[in-house]
Amino acid sequence: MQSWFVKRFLKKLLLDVQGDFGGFEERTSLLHRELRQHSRKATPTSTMNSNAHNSGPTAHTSAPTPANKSTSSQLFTLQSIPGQGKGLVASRAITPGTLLISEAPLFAIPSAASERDLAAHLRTLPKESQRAFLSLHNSRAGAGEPLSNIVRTNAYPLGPGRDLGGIFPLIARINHSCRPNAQHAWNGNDGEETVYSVREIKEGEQLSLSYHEGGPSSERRKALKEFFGFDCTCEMCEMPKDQLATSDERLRRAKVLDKAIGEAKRVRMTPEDALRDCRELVRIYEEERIADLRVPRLYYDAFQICAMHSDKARAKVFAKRSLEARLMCEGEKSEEAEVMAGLVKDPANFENFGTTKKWKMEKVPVGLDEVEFEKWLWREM
Ligand SMILES: C[S@@+](CC[C@H](N)C(=O)[O-])C[C@H]1O[C@@H](n2cnc3c(N)ncnc32)[C@H](O)[C@@H]1O
Repeated sequence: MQSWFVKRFLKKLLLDVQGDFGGFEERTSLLHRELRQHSRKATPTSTMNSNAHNSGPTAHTSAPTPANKSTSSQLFTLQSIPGQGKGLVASRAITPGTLLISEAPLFAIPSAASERDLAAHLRTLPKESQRAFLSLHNSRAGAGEPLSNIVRTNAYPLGPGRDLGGIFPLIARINHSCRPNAQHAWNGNDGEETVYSVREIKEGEQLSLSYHEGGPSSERRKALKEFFGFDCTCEMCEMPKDQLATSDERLRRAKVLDKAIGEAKRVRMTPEDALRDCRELVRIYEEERIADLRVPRLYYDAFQICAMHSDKARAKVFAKRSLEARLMCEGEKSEEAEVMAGLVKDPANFENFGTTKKWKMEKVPVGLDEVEFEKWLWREM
């Protein structure tokens, strides 16, 4: 999203604390990087993607479709949202894991493209596409470089860590929430950006994505203002003071836990501490109703902790939970989900499986009720 340009900037600032592309796409955890090593590289499917790296903005070769054909248009409508410009609003109740939008980019563009590059490129597009682009919101209107600023306001990266952004006219209408009900992802196989619901969405509720991940409200609001140019008025930031204070406290703790879980040495030496932190973080996510990509990543961390110490039984359960959460966020075609499915099949496929034999266990115990099972799973009994 607009985060694309901003993320490049954030990357410089936050490399040491946020992983390799900054912000939402990447997780701090050393552990997470290991999954990324597992996943095969995204394969660009259009000449747009492969060309654009070398020769500036390049048009998508297929006809640009501002309102994409694979979009379930009955699910939402474009409406005015007080204080937020336009936004997409659910026209009926939507269940979690529903594909809301799958949209090809109007065009793709490397982040280094200049205002001149953009102008030249825009002239090559059909009038309809030019209009679609120029009608998008500019968060820095009047500050010069209008085309670049429209891109900055609306572009999404074409995959994590990629220095190439896409303009998706419909997805660009989705506003930010600090507690988003949808998740976007680049589907490199189809050359489309997808948006899936990650929670129950009520009729009349706005669809939302997160432009910036996590942290207590003061940090979130500061970053959104600084890098995205707006004062966040999402339902979370607008909560009554006492509720916001409780939420802030949890999210502060979540940051501490997330960092601790990512410490590889600790995972090797005292895995029981790392697993306990995962458990606490799962609870915080549940309390905070966080259901986006943070959830599959967290279960993947729990998977790795168990796999590293030869606990195939628990590793399998965590791999399954990670896979289910990933599928809800990104759908069946997710490359990360494909990798995860392989680990569900056999956790020993994980490259660090069996680093120690400390927790060696093959079989999930049978006959436990739900509470007992959770206790077993998190090694609380
Ligand atoms: C990509 S656009 C989203 C669609 C936009 N509202 C429109 O009218 O096209 C991003 C802009 O929407 C507005 N916006 C998005 N989320 C917001 C939020 N949580 N609070 C306030 N404004 C928001 C800001 O003006 C931001 O620069």
